[in-house]
Amino acid sequence: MTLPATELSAGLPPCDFTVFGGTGDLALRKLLPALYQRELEGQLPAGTRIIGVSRTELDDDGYRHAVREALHTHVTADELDEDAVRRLVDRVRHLTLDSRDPEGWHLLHDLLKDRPQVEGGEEVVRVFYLAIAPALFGPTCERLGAAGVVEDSSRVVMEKPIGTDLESARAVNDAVGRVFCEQQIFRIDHYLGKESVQNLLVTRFANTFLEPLWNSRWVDHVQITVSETLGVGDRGGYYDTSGALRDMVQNHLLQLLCLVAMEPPTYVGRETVRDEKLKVLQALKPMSPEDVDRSTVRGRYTAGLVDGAAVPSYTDDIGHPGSSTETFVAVRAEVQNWRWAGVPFYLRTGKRMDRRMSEIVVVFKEPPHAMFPHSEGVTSPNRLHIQVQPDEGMRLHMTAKEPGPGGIRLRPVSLDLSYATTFTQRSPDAYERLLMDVIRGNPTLFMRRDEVEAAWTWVEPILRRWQAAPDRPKRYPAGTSGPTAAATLLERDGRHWQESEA
Ligand SMILES: NC(=O)C1=CN([C@@H]2O[C@H](COP(=O)(O)OP(=O)(O)OC[C@H]3O[C@@H](n4cnc5c(N)ncnc54)[C@H](OP(=O)(O)O)[C@@H]3O)[C@@H](O)[C@H]2O)C=CC1
Ligand SMILES: O=C1O[C@H](COP(=O)(O)O)[C@@H](O)[C@H](O)[C@H]1O
Repeated sequence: MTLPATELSAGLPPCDFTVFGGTGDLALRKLLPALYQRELEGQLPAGTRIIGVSRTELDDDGYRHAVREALHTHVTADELDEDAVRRLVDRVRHLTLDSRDPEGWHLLHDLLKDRPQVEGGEEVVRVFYLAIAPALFGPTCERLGAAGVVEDSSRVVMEKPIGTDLESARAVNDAVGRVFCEQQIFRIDHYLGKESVQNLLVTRFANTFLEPLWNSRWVDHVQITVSETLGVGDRGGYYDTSGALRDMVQNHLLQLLCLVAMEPPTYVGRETVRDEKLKVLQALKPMSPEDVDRSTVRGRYTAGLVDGAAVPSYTDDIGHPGSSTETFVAVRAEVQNWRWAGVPFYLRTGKRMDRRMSEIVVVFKEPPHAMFPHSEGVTSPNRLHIQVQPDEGMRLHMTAKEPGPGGIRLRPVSLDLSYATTFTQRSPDAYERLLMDVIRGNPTLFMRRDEVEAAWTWVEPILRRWQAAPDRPKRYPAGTSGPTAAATLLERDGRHWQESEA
């Protein structure tokens, strides 16, 4: 059977997309809906197949049924097109296989080998997506290698967490690296796939007005907040061994920090951006135990009200009263280089907070000279708010004169860019962009091994100190902006968190 190529997917190779953990939450809630959206827009290359792998005894029809259900649950009604659902479901297969079991891999070998020919006889790229527990990454890759299914053009995609500290991250990277070379490995940080995060690079480097100001001469400090209203959901088992530092700071928040702080690469290419991000991670000031005590806050939510609904405490949520895991972190970081010397980067993230909001705020210095000493009204330093989610956009806060015939009355005003009102296109989910990049073979928005390990190198002294220090996480009621100690962290420096209007 020969399959026709569609116009939008022209130039892209057909893929065999094997999803280990194909019946799991990530696959059914995120990956398949993302592939569906690309199907809807005709971007999935002709001949592409999606092979879900799990231990569950399921035939192709059973899995197709599960995928169809997942699409009806996770795709909004106005984006659900039954024709596109059918086209995607037709691509789907299921294979019952245990990653730990050396038996049965010939079934995957045969499935990948015996496939319909694609028009033009193009090579089919094999993508192996590891949507399974990290402990299975190494064994799965080993079995893939032994089964002889890894070709030079094959790719492997790994989800975070990659390790729980530097040593275990190295072990995972070594195990995967024994079968795939670094160019074949795509480590997902889904924050890098968010539209607003990619736009950060464009804002900084496709405009000229910011760059002269983007340094310690004009920037007072930077704040990066990722606050969630959600708790740990069904992932309590994983989360309780992880905590907010490993779950969010080691990856998403440090990646955001890198994009704010990095130098302009010569061009945006597969290694150039990652080279610059690595330099930022390597320039992060290492923390001594005293620095950890002074510059970090860890918190944990107690029972409270989120979006008007009563929610239990973290320990009740996970049913583990003795837990010492943190659900909130605030950190004062410093980037020790020419551009950022002396500029604090304050990071905070937490679960069950007062609102869902991810934002970067660049706070500029006060004007060097007060020109309007007798003016009335309020002034505040210029600030650039980059709203990552929800309501993606940017807001530049400045000071203006309020119209009037009298004296000069100053007032804070803002220049606003809202994605929703400026662009007609929908913002794709991060996974849509990242999965297409895997198919295109473009690793720019994926984490390289050295980045992951440099991030762990910076995080590890914090983990070690927290493990050694006797004090438990500070309490904060669910539905608030975190423990008061997080506010104190900035107040000590004469600053405060910039809370955007909800
Ligand atoms: N869910 C999310 O939003 C996110 C998840 N992640 C990461 O993605 C990975 C998967 O998470 P999630 O989908 O939530 O987990 P789930 O527990 O929902 O799913 C796990 C999947 O792996 C399969 N599986 C388990 N053991 C084996 C095995 N030995 N051999 C083959 N398949 C196996 C399960 O099927 P079966 O039991 O039938 O074998 C199931 O399909 C984890 O590493 C997680 O940390 C990362 C970011 C977000
Ligand atoms: O990686 C993770 O991210 C989510 C938050 O992602 P977002 O895109 O909804 O902001 C977080 O809930 C989860 O704990 C973490 O593992």
